Amino acid sequence: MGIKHDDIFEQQQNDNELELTKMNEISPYFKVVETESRGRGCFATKRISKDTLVLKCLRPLSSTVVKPFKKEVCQWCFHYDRGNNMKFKLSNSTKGNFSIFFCSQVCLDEFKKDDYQSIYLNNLIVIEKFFANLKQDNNQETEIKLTSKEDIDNAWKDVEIWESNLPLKESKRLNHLPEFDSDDNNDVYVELKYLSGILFQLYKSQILETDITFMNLELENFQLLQSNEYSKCLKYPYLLQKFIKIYKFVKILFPAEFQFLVNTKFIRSAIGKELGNAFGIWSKEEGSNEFQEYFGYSVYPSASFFNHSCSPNLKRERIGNTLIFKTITDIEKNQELCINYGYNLNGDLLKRQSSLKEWFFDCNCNRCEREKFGNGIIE
Ligand SMILES: C[S@@+](CC[C@H](N)C(=O)[O-])C[C@H]1O[C@@H](n2cnc3c(N)ncnc32)[C@H](O)[C@@H]1O
Repeated sequence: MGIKHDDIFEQQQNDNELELTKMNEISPYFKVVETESRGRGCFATKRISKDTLVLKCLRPLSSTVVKPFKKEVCQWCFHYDRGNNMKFKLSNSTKGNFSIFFCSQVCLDEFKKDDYQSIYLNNLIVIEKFFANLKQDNNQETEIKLTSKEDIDNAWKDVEIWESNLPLKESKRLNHLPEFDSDDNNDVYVELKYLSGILFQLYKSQILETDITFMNLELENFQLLQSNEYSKCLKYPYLLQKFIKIYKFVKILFPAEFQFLVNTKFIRSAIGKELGNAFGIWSKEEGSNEFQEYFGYSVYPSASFFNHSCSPNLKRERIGNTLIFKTITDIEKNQELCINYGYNLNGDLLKRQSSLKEWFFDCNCNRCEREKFGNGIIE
């Protein structure tokens, strides 16, 4: 006997309630609520005074450092020491002379404590080794045109066919890897390290009885994040080719332990979630006048329900690998808590809106709405 429509409806309602419960375990200061025009947002559950810490994310679910800084930025806490190489490292003797770098024994030990059976370290080293000597870009890649979501889905269907034809023998599977070149040292390399962290945490949560409640909550919130895969690929079609390469790499070279989690649906959504929700790791913090260098990005799902505002009432601060969010004004009950996604807020409406296009939305924060009406852009 099939499932009745009412049962499905009830199931959906239970799922929605569960989702809301999870999202509302994030902080006692706000609840996550669906808005009319900007998806979900965080709304104050009570009056909050200026300088209150409303959210502390102890550490990212996953993070990734760009290749040029792989020795100069601590893999655990993102410490940077004016371009000096980090002094502590972890290597894998069976995989040649490749290492992951840390600023201190404390950070190295924290990494090791988290790394069940060195699975994560070994996978990161596989990535390092693979990307150590890529040949020069031969610019042979054909430009693809994507006009609809269906084009993207069809490309992924081809990947599923590729996957179903993969030989079982490991050595033979290697022949099915796509070509990578030095151009992939940037986006493909960082994305693979990010995926490695996500898959590792998921794997660990499924095989170990873990008492790290905050990580489990982060994983549950990760499932609820919005994906920007379609909008990003439609704007930059070449990215789809990169994502497919990434998938094939994960399928063939990531450890056997992760493979029960690896399918096109999951990897597409993990990549898509990073595209709209990751926080950049910068050498200096927001608002600093010093030159900022970009080290990579990290994902803190519980901090991903804050919408952007061009007159934010929250400030984000990174302390090592911990992110904290503090109010910068007094906030009334039911007011939305918003951050600046990292743009210069001094520009006029059009300038601000065009820089926010990278995030694939037209900003409708209170300030923009006011200025749109004021400028007569909206009748
Ligand atoms: C990090 S998520 C924030 C949470 C998101 N609203 C959700 O439901 O998952 C970023 C996305 O939220 C939406 N968003 C955030 N700030 C916005 C704003 N000021 N105006 C319109 N949409 C906004 C955009 O879709 C953006 O890609």
